[in-house]
Amino acid sequence: MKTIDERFEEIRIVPVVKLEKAEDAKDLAGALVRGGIPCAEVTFRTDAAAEAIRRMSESYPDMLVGAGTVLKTEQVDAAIEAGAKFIVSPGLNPKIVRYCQEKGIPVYPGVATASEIEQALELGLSVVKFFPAEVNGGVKAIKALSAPYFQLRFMPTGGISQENIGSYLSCPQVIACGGSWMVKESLIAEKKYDEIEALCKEAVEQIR
Ligand SMILES: O=C(O)C(=O)C[C@H](O)[C@H](O)COP(=O)(O)O
Repeated sequence: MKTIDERFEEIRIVPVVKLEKAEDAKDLAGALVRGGIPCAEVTFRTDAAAEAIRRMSESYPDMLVGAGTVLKTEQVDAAIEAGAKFIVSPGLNPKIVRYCQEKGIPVYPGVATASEIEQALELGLSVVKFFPAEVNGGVKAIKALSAPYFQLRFMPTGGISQENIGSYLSCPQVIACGGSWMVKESLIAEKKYDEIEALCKEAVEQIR
């Protein structure tokens, strides 16, 4: 079986989703799958997150569904219970990282500095999120940080778009990019699933 890292390397784009209503989860997952991006990071920024993870995973068992904006251990528990396959957080909280490691679920905490990277290495991580990517120097920063920390790989997120994703993915240190441009809240609220599917297809075409 493939590891979660290997699945990210294959899919290369991680839609970062904020869902107000768990009822929208199945249709959204369908649009992502049809659009060629069978993956979602469902953020714990709404109360619907765990139920949305459950519905996506049940409707599309082959989809790679995980939890984002995970700030508390209770959210790790809720995410695992709902079927999440990975955990993402905006920053590096050693307590959350260790808890995920104990539970055996892959975790991708956000880092933006050399010191945070050293903490991540200390915790035994080999892939981290780089967040917020664009305002922290984007591709240039990843290249600079990769010089001393050549063993580490990144999942940049924050400010990534159809326009700049190509340059991020051309870095050998980048396994996948996270982004919300194809799953904007307004598109979900207006149930524009065809448009979401089309945006996914455009993104897939762009990185091919
Ligand atoms: O809080 C987290 O765990 C996150 O995952 C934050 C998100 O990655 C970004 O908010 C997405 O950034 P945009 O693509 O620029 O909208």
